[in-house]
Amino acid sequence: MKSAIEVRHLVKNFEYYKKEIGMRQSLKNLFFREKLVKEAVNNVSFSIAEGEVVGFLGPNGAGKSTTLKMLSGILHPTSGSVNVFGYTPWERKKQFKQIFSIVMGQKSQLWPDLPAGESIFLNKCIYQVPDADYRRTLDELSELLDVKELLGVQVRRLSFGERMKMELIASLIHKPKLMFLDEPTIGLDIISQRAVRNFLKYYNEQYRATVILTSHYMRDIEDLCPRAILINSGTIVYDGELKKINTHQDEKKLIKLHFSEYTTLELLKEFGDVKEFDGFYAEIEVKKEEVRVSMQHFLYRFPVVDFTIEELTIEEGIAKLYRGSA
Ligand SMILES: Nc1ncnc2c1ncn2[C@@H]1O[C@H](COP(=O)(O)OP(=O)(O)OP(=O)(O)O)[C@@H](O)[C@H]1O
Repeated sequence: MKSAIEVRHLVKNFEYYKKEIGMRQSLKNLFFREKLVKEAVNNVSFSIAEGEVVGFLGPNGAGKSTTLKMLSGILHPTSGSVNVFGYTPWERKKQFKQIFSIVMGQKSQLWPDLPAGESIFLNKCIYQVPDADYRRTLDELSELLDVKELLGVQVRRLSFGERMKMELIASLIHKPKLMFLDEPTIGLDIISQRAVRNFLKYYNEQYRATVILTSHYMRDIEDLCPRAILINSGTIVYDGELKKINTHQDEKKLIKLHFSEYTTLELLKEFGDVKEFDGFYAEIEVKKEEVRVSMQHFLYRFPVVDFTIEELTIEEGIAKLYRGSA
């Protein structure tokens, strides 16, 4: 498969000055300022093939935005190399800008006082999209997202979901082959979230677009991304199939128990890692090979009225990786 993105030993350090709070300290800062260095991205390497949809995940402050900013040429790295479809992003060549787009759920690129159609037309001009292509793409995308009738409405009058759909059209009017999506469904209701996800799936399949998606919504990731790259404290802690995230860790299962009488936590603790407990209900993580024996103990020693034994969720697997690498 043709490679779209090659990242090798990427490092980004931010230098900043420590600022003390208070009048005295502020005066002191005028004469002496302590320089600090934040290692936001630390020796990150990965490759992404053309047409792949990859979830780029990590807790707050992990280094996701900093990495995406280097991949899109907004930031210059401290060291390391990035190759995106043959370009070095921070050289900011005109042709490079034509091949990608960024969609940020938290930031709008549309003019609030103008109809969305005007901002989309502005992008057509910036990217020099030929008239016929522009009309075809605008028709296709606005019909798919069901917002054709709203192109003439002032952006500030649109609902959050409608605005997000317009953001997508504006970002895709030049048919980029690479998309950086940063929390594209944040704040949307479940119907709009689903519409955005279905649309992104369509765009990826129809145009073989390469997509890097960051989202704190697991549903986005599970629906769209066969592969996940997890970053924590600037370092990659997992790169592989999303579904296999749990098989790389301790093989564990989750036992859910309902009791007919109030039960104490202390008694349960000796059988495994108690994840949730309220006296009448408990969730306990148990090693796979110990599930049979543990279940026998639970049934024999506790007033169990119902139980289920489940695989750990992908979300739990991800949380474990974060905790393990913190
Ligand atoms: N300009 C800057 N100067 C100093 N530190 C910075 C700067 N930009 C980012 N950082 C720090 O680098 C680290 C990584 O930040 P980054 O924004 O990449 O995280 P993130 O994974 O995108 O987090 P979130 O999910 O909260 O958006 C953080 O600790 C952040 O405070």
